Amino acid sequence: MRLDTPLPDGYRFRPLTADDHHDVLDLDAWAFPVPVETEEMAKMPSPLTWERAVGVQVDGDTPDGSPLAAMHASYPFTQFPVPGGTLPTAGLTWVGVHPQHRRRGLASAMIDLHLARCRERGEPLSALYAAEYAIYGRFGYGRAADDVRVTLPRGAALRDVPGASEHSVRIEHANAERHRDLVLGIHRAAGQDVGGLGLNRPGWAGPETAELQAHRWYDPAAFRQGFESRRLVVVERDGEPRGYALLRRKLDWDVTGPRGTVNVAEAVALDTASSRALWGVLVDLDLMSETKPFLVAPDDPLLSLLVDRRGADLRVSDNVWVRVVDVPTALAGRRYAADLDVTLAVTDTRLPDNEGVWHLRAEAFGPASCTASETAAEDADLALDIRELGAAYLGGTALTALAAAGLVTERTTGSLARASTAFGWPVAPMCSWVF
Ligand SMILES: CC(=O)SCCNC(=O)CCNC(=O)[C@H](O)C(C)(C)COP(=O)(O)OP(=O)(O)OC[C@H]1O[C@@H](n2cnc3c(N)ncnc32)[C@H](O)[C@@H]1OP(=O)(O)O
Repeated sequence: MRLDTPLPDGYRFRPLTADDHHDVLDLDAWAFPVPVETEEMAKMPSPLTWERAVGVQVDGDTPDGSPLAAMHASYPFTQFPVPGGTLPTAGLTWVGVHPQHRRRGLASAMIDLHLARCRERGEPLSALYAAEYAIYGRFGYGRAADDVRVTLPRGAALRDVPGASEHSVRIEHANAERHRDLVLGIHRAAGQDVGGLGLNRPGWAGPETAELQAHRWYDPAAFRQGFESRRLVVVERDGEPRGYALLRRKLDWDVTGPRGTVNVAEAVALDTASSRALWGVLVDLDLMSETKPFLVAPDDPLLSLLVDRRGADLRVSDNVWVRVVDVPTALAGRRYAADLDVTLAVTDTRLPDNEGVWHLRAEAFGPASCTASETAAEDADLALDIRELGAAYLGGTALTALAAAGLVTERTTGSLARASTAFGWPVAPMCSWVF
């Protein structure tokens, strides 16, 4: 493992292993305060892929004996969905710096190491969820997807959909042995062929590793914040599961009666009828007054099924961020929504191999190629930084919108509109779970 990226004096990188579990949790709790003791946290199976976890060790003694100043890790998404395909992608995660050691450049050094290791491993992309919006742009990550957060009142009216009433419903305790394959199967199928269009949903990563799976199904009371254990709703048609939701309820009593809340961690359905059947159950659970799905795709059928969308208190939030680590491999590795022949002048202060002019050619929904171009940077059709390339990469952020904000420059008239159309994708990108 290469650990040769420079760090400020007094710190050094070191590999982390499962033996560091306790120290890692202690550091993580410094970075992300939680009301749960480390001993309790340690019972939870770690989601980390240890050979991709790196610590920053403090030289010498530390006041409370905590040896780690910082850490980061990544998940190996071997099949991260990009428009029209998949690419190996490093899901950057668990980036944390002890408050005692913050703002000394430790995170910057960790990200430089992470990007160098992505290139070494042949991962042309890195993706992440940002804890705070302002952190990752400087490292070349762009906001590549949005999701919406809604609060659905009890009994929210939903438009009728033919076939919805032909579904039967199962409501059960969520159980890894019984339900893991069902959940994985529907999740995968829903991302690969969205609404029968024959197109995938970019960003729709699956929990690919055994560690992520084990972590996902662990459900200790200490982490439930007063909610019940995890439950599963399955809608079936002709005996076949067509959608599921993972949820928890919490019952509070007001002077005027029950005021329960349903938190839906994930709701996935294979078509509009099964989606209607599923949401019909989720908005009408007894004693509950509101239903809160966590992450909803901006084009999820739910938003068009709602008769009164304003009543759902809709908010937009950033979902996954993408960092293009290897420009030619990443650009040739996705499909485009229109024919394209364009030169892009790309700047990248952290990964100089990405800098230069790239010639991108693609057939609509067909193969693409990307090669280094002899064109001078000032003569390229479009100029943009690697951060904007990451923002546009999954098809969820229009190049025209970035140009309107002064972040993309058009040098050849018409190239912006053409490239913006081609970089778009008919299905909104989104990831359904936070990694
Ligand atoms: C993918 C994920 O894992 S997301 C999780 C990120 N982690 C957290 O939010 C946990 C709490 N926060 C932390 O652990 C740390 O403050 C971190 C990781 C966000 C930053 O670590 P640091 O070592 O302090 O960052 P570092 O010193 O390298 O700062 C680099 C630059 O980013 C800026 N920066 C760092 N954190 C933030 C922030 N939260 N908001 C805005 N700017 C920030 C710094 O000001 C600095 O700017 P400069 O280059 O203009 O001087």
